[in-house]
Amino acid sequence: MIQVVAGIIIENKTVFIAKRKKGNVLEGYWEFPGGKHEIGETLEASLIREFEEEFNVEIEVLEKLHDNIHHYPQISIHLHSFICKKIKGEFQLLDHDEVQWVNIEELENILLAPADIPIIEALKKATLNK
Ligand SMILES: Nc1nc2c([nH]c(=O)n2[C@@H]2O[C@H](COP(=O)(O)OP(=O)(O)OP(=O)(O)O)[C@@H](O)[C@H]2O)c(=O)[nH]1
Repeated sequence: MIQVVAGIIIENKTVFIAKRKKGNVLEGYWEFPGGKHEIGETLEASLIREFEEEFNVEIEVLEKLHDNIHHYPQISIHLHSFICKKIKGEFQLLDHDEVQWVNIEELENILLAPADIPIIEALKKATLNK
């Protein structure tokens, strides 16, 4: 089982998602950016590092949103998602094919990585009264 972190950034009621690059596992699927947790790092530090590596932005990790385990045919992942905020820089496309901001209600019409599906419900609940 690998530990994976994913960051949810919400601005103007839309959420930031990125399309996995051709040649990567789950090519063409959209994801909440992040990556593998590395030993010796906190989950939050992994997420901050991934956003810097993949988009050249600095984020602040605000709160845990959800965590779930998903079994892919080749690998099982424990996915930890966090609500984050961009605090510095403009998103640069360094490791994805595309990015977009989508309304939370529209997320279910997007081809998201299968492990990310439970995050949609958690996100809807978390933002219901905001
Ligand atoms: N970053 C990210 N990975 C996800 C999500 N959902 C999901 O199933 N994954 C899976 O989690 C695993 C790790 O993600 P990754 O490939 O982005 O990790 P990484 O940036 O550290 O990869 P690297 O080994 O190429 O440096 C992959 O198998 C990926 O398919 C998601 O929302 N965000």
